[in-house]
Amino acid sequence: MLRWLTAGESHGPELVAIIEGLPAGVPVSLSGIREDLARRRLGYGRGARQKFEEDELSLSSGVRFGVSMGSPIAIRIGNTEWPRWVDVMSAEPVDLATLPKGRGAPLTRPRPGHADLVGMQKYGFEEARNVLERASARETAARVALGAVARSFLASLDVRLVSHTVAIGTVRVPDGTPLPGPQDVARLDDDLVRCGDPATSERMVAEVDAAQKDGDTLGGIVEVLAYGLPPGLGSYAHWDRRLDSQLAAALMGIQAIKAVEVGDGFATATRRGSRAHDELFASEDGITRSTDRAGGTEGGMSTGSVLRVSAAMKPISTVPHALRTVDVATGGTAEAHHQRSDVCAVPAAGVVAEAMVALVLANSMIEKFGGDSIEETRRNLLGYLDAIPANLKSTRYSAGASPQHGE
Ligand SMILES: Cc1cc2nc3c(=O)[nH]c(=O)nc-3n(C[C@H](O)[C@H](O)[C@H](O)COP(=O)(O)O)c2cc1C
Ligand SMILES: C=C(O[C@@H]1CC(C(=O)O)=C[C@@H](OP(=O)(O)O)[C@H]1O)C(=O)O
Repeated sequence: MLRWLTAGESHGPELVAIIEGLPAGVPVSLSGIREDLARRRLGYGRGARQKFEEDELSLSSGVRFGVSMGSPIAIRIGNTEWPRWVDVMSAEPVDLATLPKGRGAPLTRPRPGHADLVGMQKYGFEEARNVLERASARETAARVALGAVARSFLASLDVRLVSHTVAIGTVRVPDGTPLPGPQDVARLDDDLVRCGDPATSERMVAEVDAAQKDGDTLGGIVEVLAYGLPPGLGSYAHWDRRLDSQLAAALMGIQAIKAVEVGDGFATATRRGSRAHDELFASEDGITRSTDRAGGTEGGMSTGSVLRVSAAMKPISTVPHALRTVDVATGGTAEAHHQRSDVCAVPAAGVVAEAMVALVLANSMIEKFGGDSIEETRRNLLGYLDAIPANLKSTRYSAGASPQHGE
């Protein structure tokens, strides 16, 4: 079993992430993790903080000479903003009267769409600082660092992940657009909004510009694909062992994600059965599916086809054209706190979603194939694939094969 945890506040000294249960021999490098952290910071529409904040990265355990040792891996990401927050976020008691006026002022005007008000009610805080520090999506940097480790493990087993932006606001990639494959990752990362279709990307950028001009914010949809999975990850035997339920929970666990689809998801519900499923055919390479409507899972298990999941993000909650709220210090109507924020963080959310999918898939691989070293895990995987009787074998999508959406 792969276990992982993150800790850290948005304006605290650092984020900390630990992952336990990874076999020995998996390549893990600071530069690899750093690259993923940089991908998360990018994306048209992100706010000022991403421009000046650097992710100060260190690996403090579990890795030697560029490979995992089988022991827990601990990653630290320093917040370069920390020097400005030393007093406001001090772990030691401070004299509140000495805190700086702006950053140190009590946040008594909870922001709609954020955890602020309910967090204050639930934990008994009189202002929102303690809530927003941990509810902030700054924490997703730690998840992306862990996801980079999980992705390297998956790559050692020939599984490759791709994430991309499918929609920003009302601008959406047209139906029938081919799915991006692993060969498209660099091109997607180079695109301003991580969208594979240049014409749609341009319209998305214009949509962000228009929202910013109006003092407004946007959400959208991201999709994650996994190529090279074996059939049989997850299980139909119990609800919490289903791969699709684990993926849904992992994606819903990202700040601001409000819906998850597996394969054609909601569209499937509108189709007749004859147009909703993926028919099976015999081919020279084994049993193959005519379409990929199900998104690579049947009965809560991976089918061996391309895994395809998407997540819908709500618009950024801190709207510059401030939303109405109540000042809990006075009981009067007020405008919600707003200092700075992203206009749209959908491209970054795609990178976070990819990390969460990587962590779920890595856990499923370890559950099924075990292994204390990556060689042992790989041997077990190949042995399992080899042992599937010839009449049951199905094609396994390799990196490079790139099917289209279902219909
Ligand atoms: C990558 C990423 C960046 C985000 N940046 C911001 C931001 O700058 N400002 C903001 O108000 N919300 C931002 N959010 C969203 C908030 O964290 C989120 O709306 C809030 O936690 C409440 O959402 P929830 O109800 O789903 O938890 C971001 C989310 C993600 C995934
Ligand atoms: C710091 C990050 O995102 C932050 C997520 C966030 C929120 O409310 O979720 C609000 C903003 O924080 P601040 O108010 O300090 O500018 C974003 O910058 C990050 O992604 O690294």
